[in-house]
Order: sequence, then C-alpha cells, then structure tokens
Amino acid sequence: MAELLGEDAIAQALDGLPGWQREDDATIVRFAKLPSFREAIATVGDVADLAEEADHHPDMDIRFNSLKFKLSTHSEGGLTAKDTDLAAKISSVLDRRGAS
Ligand SMILES: C[C@H](O)[C@H](O)[C@H]1CNC2=NC(N)=NC(=O)C2=N1
Repeated sequence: MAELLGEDAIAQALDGLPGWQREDDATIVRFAKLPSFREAIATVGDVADLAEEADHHPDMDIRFNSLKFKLSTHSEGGLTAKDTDLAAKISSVLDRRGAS
C-alpha cells in the first residue's frame, strides 16, 4: 500500500517532473503531441506496458496526435509515489518517442 504524499512532497516531486502539473488535489496530468497518430498510438502502447509492469494505470486520452496522461492512486484517493514514479517513466517514453 502506497502512502499519500503531502503537499510539500508533491511540489518537490513536480519540480523534478517537467511537463507534469496538478489537475486537482488527487491528480497530476501531462499533455504531449507526437509527430503522427500512429506514433501517438505506439506511445500509448509503450505506456500500457509500463502500467502493467507497475500494476498502476493512467487514464489516457487520445485526440489524433495529442495525448493526455492522468495519474492518481484511486485506492488511496490521492497522489502517491506510484504516480510520481510512473510519471517519470512516462516522461522517458515521451522523450524517446520525440514528443513535444
Ligand atoms: C488490484 C490492482 O492492483 C489495483 O486495482 C490497482 C490497479 N491499477 C491502479 N491504477 C491506478 N491509477 N490507481 C489504483 O489505485 C490502481 N490500483
């Protein structure tokens, strides 16, 4: 069971996660644009692999080549290290896939 992060810990984690922002108390989000629809879908596939490995699953919104990733730990009703850890891994995929 992951512990809920406090406000200071969330702010500190977001400092190290460029592109991620608070959506509300319980969620962080990142928007990304890929060069094409196919590359956006391939990116979603990579993130799905990470999510299955972590047993932690982001909400993913696909609009043509624009993606939105939304993270929250539903079982805790807020943000935990599971979210910030997966956010960092998603960012690595986005860098590798050439997201802007
Ligand atoms: C049983 C399983 O471990 C849980 O349902 C996991 C799966 N993926 C999850 N994903 C997210 N984002 N939050 C959760 O609380 C969560 N719980």
